[in-house]
Amino acid sequence: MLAVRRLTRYTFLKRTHPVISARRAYRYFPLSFTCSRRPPLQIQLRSKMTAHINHKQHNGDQDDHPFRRTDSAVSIMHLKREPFKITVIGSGNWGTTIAKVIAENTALHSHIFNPEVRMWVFDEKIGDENLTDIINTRHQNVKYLPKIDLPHNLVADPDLLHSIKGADILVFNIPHQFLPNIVKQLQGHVAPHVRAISCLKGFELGSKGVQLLSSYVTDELGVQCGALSGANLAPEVAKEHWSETTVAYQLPKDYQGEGKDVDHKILKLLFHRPYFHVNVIDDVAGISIAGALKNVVALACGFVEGMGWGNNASAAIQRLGLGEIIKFGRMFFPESKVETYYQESAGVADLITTCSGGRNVKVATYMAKTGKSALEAEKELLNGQSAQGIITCKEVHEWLQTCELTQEYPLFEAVYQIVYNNVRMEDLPEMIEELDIEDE
Ligand SMILES: NC(=O)C1=CN([C@@H]2O[C@H](COP(=O)(O)OP(=O)(O)OC[C@H]3O[C@@H](n4cnc5c(N)ncnc54)[C@H](O)[C@@H]3O)[C@@H](O)[C@H]2O)C=CC1
Ligand SMILES: O=C(CO)COP(=O)(O)O
Repeated sequence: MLAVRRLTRYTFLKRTHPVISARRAYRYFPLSFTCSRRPPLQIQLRSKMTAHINHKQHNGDQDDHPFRRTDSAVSIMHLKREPFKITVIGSGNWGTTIAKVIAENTALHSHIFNPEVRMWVFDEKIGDENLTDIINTRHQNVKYLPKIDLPHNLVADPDLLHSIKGADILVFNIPHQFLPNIVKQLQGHVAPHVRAISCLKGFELGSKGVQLLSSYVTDELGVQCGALSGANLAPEVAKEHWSETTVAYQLPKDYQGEGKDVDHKILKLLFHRPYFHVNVIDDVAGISIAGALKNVVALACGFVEGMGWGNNASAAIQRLGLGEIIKFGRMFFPESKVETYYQESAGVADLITTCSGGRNVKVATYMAKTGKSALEAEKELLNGQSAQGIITCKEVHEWLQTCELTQEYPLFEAVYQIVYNNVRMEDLPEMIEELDIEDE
């Protein structure tokens, strides 16, 4: 019976989306949408589309996506508590973009979320104005996300503790080197019922060894924390160019139940947009490892680009990099799933997009062309933004050195040696060569 329902859905979607796959068709609509007591699927879809077109004509809506996956989930969602209040901690390139995504959704689903979204800003002067004031009056983050209009229900707040007051969901989104200091300031101010999502890419290296940033947040603040990671160059998402992402979250032991607590449905409603398709899974470790380590691989691709070695060399680096990412996950985070790396946006798709056009690749290309250091290149190119691979390759090196395993990860190690020890980029192919000839 289930198979028949899926087939019907697929057949219908095939007419409107000629290139859709059966797997995609199934993912487009949750099963609850086709409950047998409801009218037949095609009638539901037609009336939904008519309602949508009427809504568009009435409201002059510019959005021309006929299918809103979230709408079907919203219609069956009854909250048994006050709407969730959201704070985004961070207002950089990705921080502001994700805050925009969230504020669009909280405005749309005001019976689930408090429409006002707070965004903590590490304040700074732009000319003689505070960035916070500019965001709140002109509704643009002129430094970190210029020329993008932000929703008016997104409120910038320079006071960290004030910004999280009353928040039920904290979305962390800052360069990961600043996380320990932020978490320290938050300690003692976050109630245990609060839930969190980390959009950061990197690791925390401390007394517990190499740690996921979500686990670090949980350990330091005592709140359940998931992650969001995907093939998501912020400027493209901010312009509402279609992309996908992965959210991973595990229900905590004190989960309060559906309609009362954060779960996969709530997270989908919070992050999913017609231009930003969300898949929610459990594998927090898998998506976090992939997100952190692809930045190291992207530096190597930048060296290749800067040296003018071409696409074949870049593909070789990405192949080797993916292998080391998976090996790192299996070795140090055995709870992560190998399929996450190739099935999810957070896996190989993020590797490809970052190695094509991310900030890490730009910084490394510039290093190769100018001979400047990574930090000089970051400063000159990024206007205050961060290329996280520079710090991550050091964290990875230090951890592997502690474990006496640097030789098992030749690409990660080569990147570290080039960035920190002035090893020549020309030596990269030799450093990563897989020798299978044994010396006599
Ligand atoms: N930008 C992108 O395309 C994407 C970024 N990410 C990840 O998201 C995280 C955040 O990245 P972005 O928002 O792009 O940041 P960013 O690279 O734009 O960094 C600038 C931000 O850092 C803040 N900052 C500077 N000094 C600070 C301090 N001492 N304490 C706290 N904040 C300080 C600035 O005020 C600004 O908000 C990173 O881990 C990144 O890897 C993930 C996906 C896409
Ligand atoms: O994580 C990213 C894309 O998903 C952004 O990568 P960069 O930081 O290299 O721009």
